[in-house]
Amino acid sequence: MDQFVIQGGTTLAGEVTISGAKNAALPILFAALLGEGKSRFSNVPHLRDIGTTEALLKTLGAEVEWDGDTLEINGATVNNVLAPYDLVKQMRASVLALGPLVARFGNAQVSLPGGCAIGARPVDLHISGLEKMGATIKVENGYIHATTEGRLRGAEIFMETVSVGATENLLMAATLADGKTVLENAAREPEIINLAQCLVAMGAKISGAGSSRIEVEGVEHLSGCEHKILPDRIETGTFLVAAAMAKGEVLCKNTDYHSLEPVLEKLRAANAIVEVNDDSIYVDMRQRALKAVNIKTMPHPGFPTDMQAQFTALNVVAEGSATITETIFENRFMHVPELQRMGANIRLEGNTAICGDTASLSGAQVMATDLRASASLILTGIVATGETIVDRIYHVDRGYQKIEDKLSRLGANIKRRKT
Ligand SMILES: CC(=O)N[C@H]1[C@@H](OP(=O)(O)OP(=O)(O)OC[C@H]2O[C@@H](n3ccc(=O)[nH]c3=O)[C@H](O)[C@@H]2O)O[C@H](CO)[C@@H](O)[C@@H]1O
Ligand SMILES: C=C(OP(=O)(O)O)C(=O)O
Repeated sequence: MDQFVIQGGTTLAGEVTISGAKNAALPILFAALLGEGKSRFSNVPHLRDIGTTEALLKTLGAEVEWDGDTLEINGATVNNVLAPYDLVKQMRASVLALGPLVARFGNAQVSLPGGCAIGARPVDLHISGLEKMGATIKVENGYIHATTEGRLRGAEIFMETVSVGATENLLMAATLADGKTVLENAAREPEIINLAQCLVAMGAKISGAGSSRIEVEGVEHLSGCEHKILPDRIETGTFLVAAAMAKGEVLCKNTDYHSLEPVLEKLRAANAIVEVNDDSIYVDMRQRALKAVNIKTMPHPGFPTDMQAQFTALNVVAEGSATITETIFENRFMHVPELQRMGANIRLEGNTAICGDTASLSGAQVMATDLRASASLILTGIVATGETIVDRIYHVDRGYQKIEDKLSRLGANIKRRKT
């Protein structure tokens, strides 16, 4: 298992190129299962989760070919509808195969993804939405078995919780349903808009993506398409926070500030200079006092839960006290005990972390428990004194493309070590 070894106390300065978004690429690669031809996706990040998706698509019969950051997927060769546990357990987003498979083939068997470190993460909304569209669903032996006689039927679906994954699964399924589907209380994330743009390029009829009401007029067939994955707003936010914590200055290139407004607002409140351009964001924290900021996670356009751990780390380094309240996942504070091991003054009360002034941070051996928790430990290691060792960095590799190379180029002293 690989580790990161970080010698702390460096600042960060320079430019970093942001990769394509994991959370847009995953649903979009599964959308290729809907098309009866070849789809070409550009700006695809090189990540462990993308490798897992590639393996799953190949298991389902799709031909998959890389050319740099472009991935070509042939939906015409798909001939299997079973997504096995061995692959699904590695990545929860595998459940996004369910909607496309049942919509196109009338049959899908997808392993239940199970819980993960940040929470139970049920898929009841995915299942009940497909049932409203006429699918018969049985959950047996750890698998979701979905079947339908003929095509799925358009339906009015109200999702009682705002769910990114359920919105994506049902949106994909609705594109091939017979008639009109309305998704109410839909998630409004930029990644949903990017998915809808891809589906429209395949021939789908969709309006309202990015709002809480999405309408889909089903069509009989979808083709392949050409589509670009949008930049990763969470990777961008992670580098901006890293620069602020290290009192440096960093330009994030190939990104989009529109999707990051709630994060940029909090960075400004933390006293950072933030400048935005068409496709870049610059943060400058040199000779400035970093101030702790209150955060409450919410569905988009609120503050993203995927930036919560990084801002917890920022508050540890900042002056003053502030609270971080997590409202999306019930167990997303696994980084807190690890940060405490480095000297962080944080107290947990229910779903709130209370961050006080921290006297000093010293390097320690810490354990990554999930993707964003790992990022917060790396960022803290960069500003702590001495050596930090971050264990179980396979979590980081799920969602950050070569984070150690990108941080090293900015001046961090971080190395990957095989153990
Ligand atoms: C691959 C991907 O895009 N992952 C993102 C996606 O995860 P994911 O799509 O899994 O997250 P959801 O938006 O579905 O989860 C939001 C909340 O809804 C609950 N829920 C969800 C589905 C369901 O059927 N029933 C139910 O109760 C979840 O337990 C959670 O409490 O959105 C999350 C919330 O922004 C992000 O943190 C993840 O990075
Ligand atoms: C929680 C995350 O991802 P996933 O839904 O893939 O676990 C994340 O990207 O922070």
